Amino acid sequence: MADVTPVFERQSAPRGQFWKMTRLCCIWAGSIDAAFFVLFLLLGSPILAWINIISIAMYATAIWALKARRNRLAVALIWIEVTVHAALGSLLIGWDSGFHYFLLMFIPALFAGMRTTRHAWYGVLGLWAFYVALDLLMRFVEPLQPISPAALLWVHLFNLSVVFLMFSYLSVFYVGTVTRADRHLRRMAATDALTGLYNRRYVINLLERSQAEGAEFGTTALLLLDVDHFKAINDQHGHEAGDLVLQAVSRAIKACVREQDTVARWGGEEFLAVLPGSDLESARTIAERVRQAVEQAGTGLACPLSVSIGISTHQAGEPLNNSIARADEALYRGKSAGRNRVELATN
Ligand SMILES: Nc1nc2c(ncn2[C@@H]2O[C@H](COP(=O)(O)OP(=O)(O)OP(=O)(O)O)[C@@H](O)[C@H]2O)c(=O)[nH]1
Repeated sequence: MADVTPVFERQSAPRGQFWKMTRLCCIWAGSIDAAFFVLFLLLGSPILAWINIISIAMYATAIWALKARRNRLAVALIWIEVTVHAALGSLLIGWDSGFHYFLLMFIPALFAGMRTTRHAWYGVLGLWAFYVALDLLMRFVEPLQPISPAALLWVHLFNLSVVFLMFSYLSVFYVGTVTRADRHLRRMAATDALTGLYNRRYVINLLERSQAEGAEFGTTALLLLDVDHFKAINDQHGHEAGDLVLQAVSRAIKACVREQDTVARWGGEEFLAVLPGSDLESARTIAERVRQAVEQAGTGLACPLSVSIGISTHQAGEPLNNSIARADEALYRGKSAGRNRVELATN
């Protein structure tokens, strides 16, 4: 049966970031292994030194696999490298080498990379079993190629520090990814995709919130704008041309209002401008400016463009629907009187 999951749920945006971060971790880990190669040669542990060369080759292959979008291969290589390296490092120079700390890096990676949380839990369980088994084993066997206690301490501190650094990097990365995704979602939830203006839900929330917090600016004027004969524009020039007209109108409105004003697409070919601190008369001046700007807006279409505008003021404590309804009533008075007009609410 076809997968009917919505596309946006199937393709989680942070997943691309996850692979980017995995690639960076491979570069880091490969570089650390190169440092270890030199270190273990100097410490007289050639087996461990050459293990690090194999590790570098595995990370290089994983980086190539990630670039070639062979993510499964990359993940398999990383898992094999880290688990085998942790086991061999512990067996050869002892548990105190701290190579096992690197296994812990898989815990966040499993939850971020697995398809489901259940799979991630299985992975964590397997990882825990491996970690505990290695820990128990190392209590009974002596290191096969011990190094001096001082060198062991340095290897331990080095591994511990690298794991601290990598966890910090991962945390910064995840917090950054979540913050960016959250900001993006908030923006999408508040804006209209076609015009880039705020949407109806946002402006209602804004008005209700400012009402609840107490009117900071005294009266607030509401301008309800409707593009005249928009259906005819769509019918004569096509829906895409209609969309361009809506964008041109939204630009014209934005250009005429102040920074503290909010402009939203109210729906279809209707817009709402919220002008805090404006009374009916000053709102009329701004509306008149908007009306003229729309008339002069270059749409490239051989047809006149105009808007009708109804204005009301929103009084503190008044239900929002009432002030919108009064602006709507004024707007339709303007439509009936011939369009391309600014009308004030009468009550
Ligand atoms: N291109 C485009 N058209 C839209 C969009 N949203 C609504 N419309 C169209 O806007 C038109 C609105 O038409 P009407 O409500 O009849 O209003 P009008 O033709 O502007 O007439 P008056 O308001 O009386 O001047 C409809 O044809 C809708 O299909 C949109 O996002 N893009």
